[in-house]
Amino acid sequence: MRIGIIGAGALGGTFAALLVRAGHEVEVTARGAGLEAIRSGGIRLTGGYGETHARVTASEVLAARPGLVLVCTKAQDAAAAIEANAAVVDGVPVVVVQNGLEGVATASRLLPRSSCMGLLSIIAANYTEPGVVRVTTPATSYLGRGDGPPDDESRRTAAVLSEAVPVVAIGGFRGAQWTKLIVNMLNAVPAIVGRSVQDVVDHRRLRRVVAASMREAVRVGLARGIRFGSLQGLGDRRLRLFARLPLALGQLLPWLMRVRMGNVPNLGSTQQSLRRGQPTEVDYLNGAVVREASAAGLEAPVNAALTALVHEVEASGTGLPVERVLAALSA
Ligand SMILES: NC(=O)C1=CN([C@@H]2O[C@H](COP(=O)(O)OP(=O)(O)OC[C@H]3O[C@@H](n4cnc5c(N)ncnc54)[C@H](OP(=O)(O)O)[C@@H]3O)[C@@H](O)[C@H]2O)C=CC1
Ligand SMILES: CC(C)(CO)C(=O)C(=O)O
Repeated sequence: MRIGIIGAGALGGTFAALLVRAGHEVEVTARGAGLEAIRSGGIRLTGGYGETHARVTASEVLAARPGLVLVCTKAQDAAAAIEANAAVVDGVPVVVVQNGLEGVATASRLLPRSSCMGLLSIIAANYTEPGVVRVTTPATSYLGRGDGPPDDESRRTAAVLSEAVPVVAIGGFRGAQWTKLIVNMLNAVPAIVGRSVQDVVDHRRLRRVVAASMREAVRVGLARGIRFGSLQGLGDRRLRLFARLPLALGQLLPWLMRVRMGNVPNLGSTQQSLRRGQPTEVDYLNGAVVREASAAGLEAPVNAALTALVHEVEASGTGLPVERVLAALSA
C-alpha cells in the first residue's frame, strides 16, 4: 500500500522504516535538517526492531495521494502539519499517532472527509540525529477511536500496520487515551532534570514525584467519569486501586512501567524536544491534567508545578537540579 507519514521524527521514522521493510511504498514529510538527511541518506533505524535502512520519498508536504496516512508530529504541531497536507490527504483514512487527548478530534476537524483513528504507542523511540532513530523499547501499539467496540476499518488498518509492527484494534479508545496519559506522567521529570526515564524512576524521591503526578492524574480522570482502557495489562481496575493507595505503595506503578521499559536508557519524547531546543508537548500531557481538573472543579497542583518546570527548562535551555524539583513539589 502507498502510505504517507506526516512528521518523520522518532515514531514517524520508526513506522516509515518498518513499513518499507514490510514492503509498503512510503512517502514522508519532514523539514530542515531532517528533510535533508532523509533525502540524502534515507532513514536509519536501530535498536529493538533490528537494523534497517529505508529509502523513502521525502518532501515538506506529501506529493502523492496515499491509501493511508499516519500523522506523527508532536501534538502542538499537528494542526499546522495536517493543514499543510490537507489538499492531498482529505478523504484518505488517517491514523493520528499522538500522546494526549486531542489528536483524533483535531484531525477530524481539519479533514472532514477523512475517517480518522488514533494510535497509542508504548514503543520508546529516540530521534538521536536527523534521519536516525533508535528504538529503546519495542512494544505493541493500540489503534481505535471513540468509546465503542473496535470497528471494521480500525481492524483492517491495524492489520496493515501489523505487517510492520504489532498493532491491535481496541474498543474504548478514549479511556485508553487516558491510560496512556497516566503512562506519560513518566515524561516530565526526566525532561526537567535531564536524565533517562529509568534513572528517574530508580531515584527514590523522584519516583515519588512521578507517582504523585500519576495518582493526581488518575483521580482527575475518575472525577471526569473516565473508565480507563486497558494498555499492557494496565486498566480501570488497577488504576482505581492505585488512586486509593498511599504514595508509599503507589510508587509501585512507575516502578512496574520502568521494568517494562527495560534497561536501554530512554529519554522520553518530551526531553527529546528539549534537547533539540524545540517546544515540548507538556501542555497536552501534564497541562491536560490541569485543564481536566479545572473542568471537574478541582486543582492539580503536582501537574501544574511540573508543567511550569518544563516550561522553565524550555525557556532557559538548561535542566534543573534534582533538589529544585523536590523543593517545588515539597517532596
Ligand atoms: N518518541 C517516543 O518514544 C514516543 C512518542 N509518542 C508520541 O508520538 C508523537 C510523535 O512523537 P515523536 O515521534 O517523539 O516526535 P518527534 O518530535 O521526534 O517527531 C515529530 C516530527 O514531526 C516533524 N514536524 C513537526 N511539524 C511539522 C510540520 N508542520 N510539517 C512536517 N513535519 C513536521 C518534526 O520536524 P522538526 O524536527 O523539524 O520539528 C519531527 O521530525 C507525540 O505525540 C509523542 O508524544 C508516543 C509514544 C512514544
Ligand atoms: C511510552 C513513552 C513514555 C516512551 O518513551 C512515551 O510515550 C513518550 O516518550 O512519550
